[in-house]
Amino acid sequence: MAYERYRAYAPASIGNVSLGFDLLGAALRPVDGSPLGDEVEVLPADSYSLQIQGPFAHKLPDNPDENILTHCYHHFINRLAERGGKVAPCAMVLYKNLPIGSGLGSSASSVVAALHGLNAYYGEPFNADEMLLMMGELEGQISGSVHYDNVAPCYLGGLVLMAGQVGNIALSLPVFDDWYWVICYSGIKVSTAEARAILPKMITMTDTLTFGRQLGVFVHALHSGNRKLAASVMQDVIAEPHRKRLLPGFDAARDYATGQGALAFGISGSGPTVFAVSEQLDRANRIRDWLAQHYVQNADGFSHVCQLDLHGSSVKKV
Ligand SMILES: Nc1ncnc2c1ncn2[C@@H]1O[C@H](COP(=O)(O)OP(=O)(O)OP(=O)(O)O)[C@@H](O)[C@H]1O
Ligand SMILES: N[C@@H](CCO)C(=O)O
Repeated sequence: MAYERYRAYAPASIGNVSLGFDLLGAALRPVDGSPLGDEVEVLPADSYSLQIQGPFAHKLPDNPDENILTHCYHHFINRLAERGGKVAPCAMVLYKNLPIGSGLGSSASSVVAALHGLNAYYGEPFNADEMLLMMGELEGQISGSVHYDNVAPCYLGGLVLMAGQVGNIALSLPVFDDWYWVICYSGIKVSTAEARAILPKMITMTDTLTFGRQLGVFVHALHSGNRKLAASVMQDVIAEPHRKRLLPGFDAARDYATGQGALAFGISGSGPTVFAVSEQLDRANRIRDWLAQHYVQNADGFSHVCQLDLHGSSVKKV
């Protein structure tokens, strides 16, 4: 079989979306058309190698064996070999466009782009469900526990609820296509594993009931097209109260966004990125500009007005 070169793109994502800890995730697409996600090229080679380029390449470990892409490669090749036959090696190039430890699903984006690219390169041996299972497993190796709220929206696109059932891991939810999602990465690093370690092991009865009620009401509101009801339950009673102390300027940012009429405001994944939802583009732009000026801490930070990326990851022959 003659192998050809493929390039895959996997978008940034918001894990949790405030109200759905580990269960809800959304894929992002900046409205100005700029890409916001990692890219991976898979190409013919006599032996495996990994090259890393892009604005955040220097933030990754120098040793390719410590890069999640190398784990993706070996995992994929082993799974393929289990299906019989000899598997020819390939090389990969990672364009690391997303900051590490940002709350934008950076490792998930690398994992999804790598596995999507490998699957195309080897002739689509795995179906979408098998791919998603692999993506969750690989992402879990890095963040300390298997959670799909970044890999699933990144791969499938849109707003996704984790169903946790074999053959039905993730459910795509209806979305409001006139919502703008402002995101701002402050530029500091928050390790997902550490941000998970500070959470309490037990949740109170009151918070458990609030969590269940909010998630149920939110899904109902999406299906019935009730924007106001959906926005009214976008609050995080599980992680935000404990994590916000890791995020300098969080309360001021929330106050500003709320003052601008934001429908919701919260931490993207485990932070430090925050997000605000607005129905008006001019207000979304104002929130973006304010966050860029006041929430960003260093030269690595940025802010974008996004909509949901309904397509998810993609791959093409190059
Ligand atoms: N390709 C990769 N992309 C991102 N992180 C990687 C990659 N390969 C290895 N790593 C390592 O994995 C760890 C990722 O940590 P963490 O899960 O906190 O970040 P993240 O996935 O960027 O977080 P977030 O989901 O909040 O954006 C870091 O220690 C990083 O060096
Ligand atoms: N649900 C995960 C997302 C990490 O990006 C968490 O909040 O720990």
